[in-house]
Amino acid sequence: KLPILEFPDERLRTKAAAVDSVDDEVRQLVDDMLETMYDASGIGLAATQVDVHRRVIVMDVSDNQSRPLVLINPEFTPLGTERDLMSEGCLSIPEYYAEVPRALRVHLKALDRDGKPYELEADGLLAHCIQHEHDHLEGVLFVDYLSPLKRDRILKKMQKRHKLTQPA
Ligand SMILES: O=C(O)C[C@@H](Cc1ccccc1)[C@H](O)SCc1ccccc1
Ligand SMILES: [Zn+2]
Repeated sequence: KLPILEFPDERLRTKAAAVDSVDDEVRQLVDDMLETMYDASGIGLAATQVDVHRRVIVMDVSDNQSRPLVLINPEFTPLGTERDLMSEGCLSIPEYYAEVPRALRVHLKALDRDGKPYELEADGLLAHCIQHEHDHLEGVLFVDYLSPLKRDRILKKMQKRHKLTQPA
């Protein structure tokens, strides 16, 4: 299992670099990320969140952790202009949820764990997850879409939380 960085850790703001070749080291990272995501009951995890700054995302939106998806060097384009509000959480910002507007449907292009290119069209939760995780690779967190007031409130609470977990 890999440790998950928590907001406001500055490393979460790092822009991830493209993967040159999908080799065994990348596949090991993917396996470690899937184990970490399932253990944290997440439905998505970006390499940025485990302090690895490469363009690797894993996700599984199935209801029984049976459909892992691997997105290496992902690119997506919104389909249509319809937006959809959804309450989002983040494994890097535990216990906070906020409504974030996202494109309703997206077209995704990525490489799979064997480095093979694939494409898919997604809507609903999968579309939200793709956009949420892609943001992580750009150093963007869902709190960035909130008003400064709301973001500050979360920041204050997270800083207090970290004080409790750090030695006095
Ligand atoms: O990237 C993460 O931190 C995991 C996110 C992924 C996600 C956020 C919002 C919308 C879709 C996916 C989640 O916190 S994983 C926890 C979770 C589980 C089910 C539904 C929403 C959030
Ligand atoms: Zn997240």
